[in-house]
Order: sequence, then C-alpha cells, then structure tokens
Amino acid sequence: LNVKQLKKKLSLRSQLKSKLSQLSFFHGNNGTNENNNEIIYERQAPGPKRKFIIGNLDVLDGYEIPYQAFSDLAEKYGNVIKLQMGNVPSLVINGVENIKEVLIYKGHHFDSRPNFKRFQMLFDGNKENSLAFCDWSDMQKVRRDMLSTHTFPRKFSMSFNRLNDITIENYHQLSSEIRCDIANEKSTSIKPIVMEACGNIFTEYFTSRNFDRNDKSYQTLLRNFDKIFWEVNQGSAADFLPFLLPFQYKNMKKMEQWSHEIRQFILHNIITDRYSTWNIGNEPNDYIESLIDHVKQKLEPRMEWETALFALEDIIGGHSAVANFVCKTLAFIAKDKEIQKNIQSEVDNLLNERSEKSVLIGDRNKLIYTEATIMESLRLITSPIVPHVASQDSSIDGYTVKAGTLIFLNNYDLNMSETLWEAPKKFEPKRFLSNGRLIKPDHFIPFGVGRRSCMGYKLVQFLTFAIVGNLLKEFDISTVNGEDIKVTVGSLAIPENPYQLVFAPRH
Ligand code: HEM
Repeated sequence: LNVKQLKKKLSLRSQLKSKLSQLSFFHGNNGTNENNNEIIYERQAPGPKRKFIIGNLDVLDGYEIPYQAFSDLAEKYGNVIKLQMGNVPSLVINGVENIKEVLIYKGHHFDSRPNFKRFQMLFDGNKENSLAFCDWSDMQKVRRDMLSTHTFPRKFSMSFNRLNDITIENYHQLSSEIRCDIANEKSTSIKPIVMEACGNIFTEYFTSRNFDRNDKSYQTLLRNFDKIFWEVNQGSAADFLPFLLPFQYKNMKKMEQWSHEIRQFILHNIITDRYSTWNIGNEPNDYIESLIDHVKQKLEPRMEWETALFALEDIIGGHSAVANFVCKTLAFIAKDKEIQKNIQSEVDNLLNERSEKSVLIGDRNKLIYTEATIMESLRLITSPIVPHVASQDSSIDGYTVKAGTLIFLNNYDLNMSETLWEAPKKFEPKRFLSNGRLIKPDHFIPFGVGRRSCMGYKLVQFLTFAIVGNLLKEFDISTVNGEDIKVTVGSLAIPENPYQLVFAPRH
C-alpha cells in the first residue's frame, strides 16, 4: 500500500463514516454527529390520534393500573409512543435500552420535572423548593451531594451504626405494640404502627430529635405526611387539563393546609433552636446540621433558609414511602406461608450462630432470601410515578424530542413484561436467586438510575430489611381468617388503614 493509496482509503473511510452518521438514526443511535453535537432529526414517534381538548388522555380509560395502558400501546405503536396528554406533549418510553438512553447516556437532556400545579402548591408556589419535583440546577446537585452522606451511609461508618441502633430500638417499640394486640386477642392495624416506627427512625436519624409517640401534634405531623404522600401518588387529570383546576380546588386547599402544618411543626419543634445555636466550623453530625451549616456559612450556591427547610421536610417525609412499602411487603408475605417459612429459617440459621439476636441492617448480604423477597415486592409496586421532562431538544431511539416534552419511563412494563420475567404476576422471590446467589437483572431499576435517581433507596432497603427480618424472627403473620387481601401492584401508596394482620409469637 503506497502513501497515495493509503490517503485515498482513509478519505473513503471518512466519507463512509460521515454518511453512516447521517443515516444512523434509523438504527437508534444516540443522535450525535462527528463533533458530538446533537443532530435534531425530525422523525416523529408514532401514537394514537388525538381528541379535541383531551388529546390522548382517553388511552388510560378503563385501566385499573394506568401504566398497563402504556404497555398495551407499545404492542401497537412500538417502544416510543407520542401522546398528547391534555395540553402536555408527552412520550412513553418502553424497553430497557431506551430507558437507559434517557437516564444515563442522555441524562442531562432529560433532567427536568413536570410543572404540575399540585407540586407547585405543595412547595409554597415554587416547585424548585422540592427535591423530587424541581428541575436540574447547581442547587439540586449540592442538595443531592449533601444528602447522600446521610442517605447512603457507608457500611459500618458512624452514620450507618447510628441508623442501625435507631432502627432496632424503634423495631422493639413496634414489636411491643404488636404484643399488646396479641395479649388483647386482637388483630393488628399494621399501617399506623409501621408509620410511627418509620417516622421516629427518620426524625431521629436526620434531626437527632425524638418525640413522644403520644404527642398529638407529632401524630398529626405523621398523618399529614402520609395524606400528602397518598395524594401525590394519585394521578390528576387537572395536571394535564388546567381548566379542571377549579374542580380540584377543595382537595388542593386541603393539601396546602397539611403542608403548612408540617412546615410549622418542623420550624417550631425541629429546626429553629438548632439554627440559632449552631456554630460555624463545627462538624455536622446529622442532615439538619449539614443544611444549617450551608445556610449559615453562605456557601455557594447560596441556599435560602426556606430552601433548607423544604429540603428537610422533604426528606423526613420519606418515612411515609418506606412505611407504605413495608406494609405492602408484609401483606405479600402474610399471604404466602412458604415464603414466610423460607425467610424464618434463613433468619433462624443466622441468629442461632451468634450472640446478637436482632436482624441488623448490615446483615443484608447474609439473608439473601429475605433480600430477594424485598426485591420481589419492589418489582411489583414500581411505577413511572415521577416523570422526567426534556430540558433541551433531543432524541430517543432516533425519534425527535422537543424541549419541554414530558417523558414517562415505563418501568412498570420492565417489571411486568412476559418476555422479561416468567409468570410476572406471581409473587416469587426465587426469581432473584440463582445458585445460592442474589441476582439483579439489568432491566430491574425500581429506583431509577443517573442524576435524578432515588435518594432514599438505601433507607428503603435497610429499614424494610430490618423490620421484616425481625418481625418474622418473632412472629408468624397471617391475614384475618385467611382472607385473600388485595395488594395493588404498580403503586406504592396504600390508604390510611388498608388491612389488619394477625401476629402469633413463634417462641
Ligand atoms: C419503596 C420506596 C421508594 C421507591 C420505589 C422510590 C422510587 C423512586 C423513583 C423511581 C424515583 C425517580 C427516579 C428518576 O426519576 O429517575 C425516585 C426519586 C426520588 N426519591 Fe425515591 N423511592 C422510594 C423511597 C424514597 C425515600 C424513602 C426517599 C427519601 C428518603 C426518596 C427520595 C427520593 C428523591 C429525593 C427523589 C428525587 C431525586 C431527584 O429528582 O433528584 N425515595 N424515587
């Protein structure tokens, strides 16, 4: 090969590469040109015909689990579906590769959140005060970094050990309340006591404060958090059709009142005296001190006192998500004696070998069947409840996406697809086990991934593990008269007092 031939060959190769990059959107590439600039292809995703005013909102009609509609639409239109939800242009994204394209490869193109009136109102008219509903910003990055030290404590660090001690202490309180019901020959109203345990763990862990469980205003605080959690988890047509807002007025006023009461409680009973006595330069011991330190030191980006207050409120409210999840997991377990026996024998084997007789949060890798049960519960409750919004013009799987488009990532389908899972409707922890090891399939992403991923997932895993493990060590659990209680899939929030469970001491 002489120099001339070599030059010609290289030039041909470069022309070919350029042609391929122009064509490559047909193959679903990431839509960048040679200079890594985004090429915006006008290739619209397919979707059903829109109706006047409501657009495609009617596609959800008649579905008990609305996300099932997205999966059914995918059968007809493919993995990227264009929908006009009232006045909000939207895309439904199915398939793990497409979801990864949004969350990982192009995470910075899709890092905003919708601008629903409900969310604005909960945060004093400004959704940027919220950790989960704000758009991406330097402030959000700082808030996430600050929070991660506390929500993702390193194994056996001081925070980790503290979280463990607080969890076990509160578990004992939970167990004594169950024993009280047993002594009175009563079934147990599970949600209020799990809610109280999780609320206490969160307030003590994040703020180093604990409250008397008979304190009426503290009980109201926990109830208010859960009522808001329930409301936020319900879809509302008014999110997409603002002219319906007046019909939502009463409900929204109630939510506004609950969030106002929460703020007042936190202000008066948790944060104010800590703020006034905090000395700049001290090492923060808990999340509240990290926030106060940032505000008082006037670190960049500047955080207003109000923003810090909302961040604290948001994270304390996370206890409600954990409590709802624990209750759903217990219901799945109460319905299946074999799963229960498997967890119990795994827990007994571990505890018989050692002097520490509680299941600790650090035991997760030793109790893999218990872990698999929690993963199975997560699989069934997951939904695309926290949508993304395109923060710039982009593309997904080669389809055009305009800035401002709402993106539903159909993780419900990832978890319920017949092609990805065997008998997906069945509660079967063993699907996460293989050759005595825990396996996590690539398509199992219940907490999202990337820059907007869940900030509380470790707390969910630690607390659920410790509560479920210890409860099954102590008790057999069943439903009242063996009735088959319905545990809704594709959603996390459960009503205030959904079901009773019957506990019987094992020893
Ligand atoms: C079983 C319970 C939970 C599930 C299934 C869950 C799942 C999720 C999912 C799917 C997202 C959206 C991820 C994305 O957009 O890519 C999310 C976001 C978030 N979660 Fe969770 N979560 C749970 C509990 C919690 C708890 C207990 C906390 C707080 C301690 C929490 C804090 C957050 C925050 C702050 C975000 C927003 C992060 C951001 O937008 O930057 N979550 N969660």
